[in-house]
Amino acid sequence: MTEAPAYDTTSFVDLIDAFRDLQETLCLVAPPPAATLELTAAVADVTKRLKEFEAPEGHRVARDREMGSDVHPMLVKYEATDTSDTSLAGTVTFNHAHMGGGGAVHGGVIPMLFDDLLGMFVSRRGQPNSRTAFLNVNYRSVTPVLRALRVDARIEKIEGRKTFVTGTISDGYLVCAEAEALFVRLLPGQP
Ligand SMILES: CCCCCCCC(=O)SCCNC(=O)CCNC(=O)[C@H](O)C(C)(C)COP(=O)(O)OP(=O)(O)OC[C@H]1O[C@@H](n2cnc3c(N)ncnc32)[C@H](O)[C@@H]1OP(=O)(O)O
Repeated sequence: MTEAPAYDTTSFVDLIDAFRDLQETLCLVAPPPAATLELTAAVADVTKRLKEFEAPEGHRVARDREMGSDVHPMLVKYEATDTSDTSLAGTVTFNHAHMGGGGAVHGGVIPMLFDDLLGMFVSRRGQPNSRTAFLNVNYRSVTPVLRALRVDARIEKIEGRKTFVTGTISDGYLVCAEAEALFVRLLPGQP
C-alpha cells in the first residue's frame, strides 16, 4: 500500500503564495539599513524553521508533479483553464518580481514559463518523463507585468520518443512571445 504524503498541498500552496508576495514586495521597497538588518534576521529565522522539515528527494512538496508551479517558489504560477489531448489554454499574470525593466517581463523569465508550461503539458498529455532538448523563444512584443495574459500550448507531433510542442503568450490579440520546443522521453535508467 502506498503511504499517503505527510504534507498538505493546500496549506503549502498558501505558504508558497506568501513567499511569492515576499519576493514581489522585495522588488518594491527601499528599507533603511536598520530595518534591513532586522528583516534579514526574521527571514533567516523562517529558513531555519523550514530546515526542520527537510525531506528526501521524491518527498518534497515543491517537486509534487501533480501540483506543478503552484508549489514551486521559483516557477511562475499559471492557471490552465481549457485542455484537450493536444492543446492547452490558460492565464498567467507576471508580477513585479518578474519585471526586467520598463514594465516588461524579464527576458529570462519567459523561457522559464515556457519550459514549465510546455514540459508539464508534454508530461501530462504527451510523454511523461521527458526532458527539454531545445526551447526556442521569440519575443514578438513587450510582455507586460500586472496584466492577465493568455497562454497557449499545443502538441504539434509525436515521433517515437520526441514530442514537438509550441506555445504562445498573448495580451488580447497581440502575441507577446512564442516558443517551439522538443522534449525527448528518457529511456529506462537514463539519468
Ligand atoms: C514534469 C516536468 C515539467 C517540467 C519540464 C522541465 C523540463 C526540463 O527543464 S529538463 C532540463 C533541461 N534539459 C536538459 O537538461 C536536457 C539535457 N540533454 C539531455 O539530457 C539529452 O540530450 C536528451 C535526453 C535531451 C536527449 O538525449 P538522448 O536520450 O541520448 O537522445 P538522442 O538519442 O541523442 O536523441 C533522440 C532523438 O532526439 C533528437 N534530438 C535530441 N536532442 C535534440 C536537439 N537539441 N535538437 C533536435 N533534435 C534533438 C535526436 O536527433 C534523436 O532523433 P531521432 O530519434 O529521430 O534520431
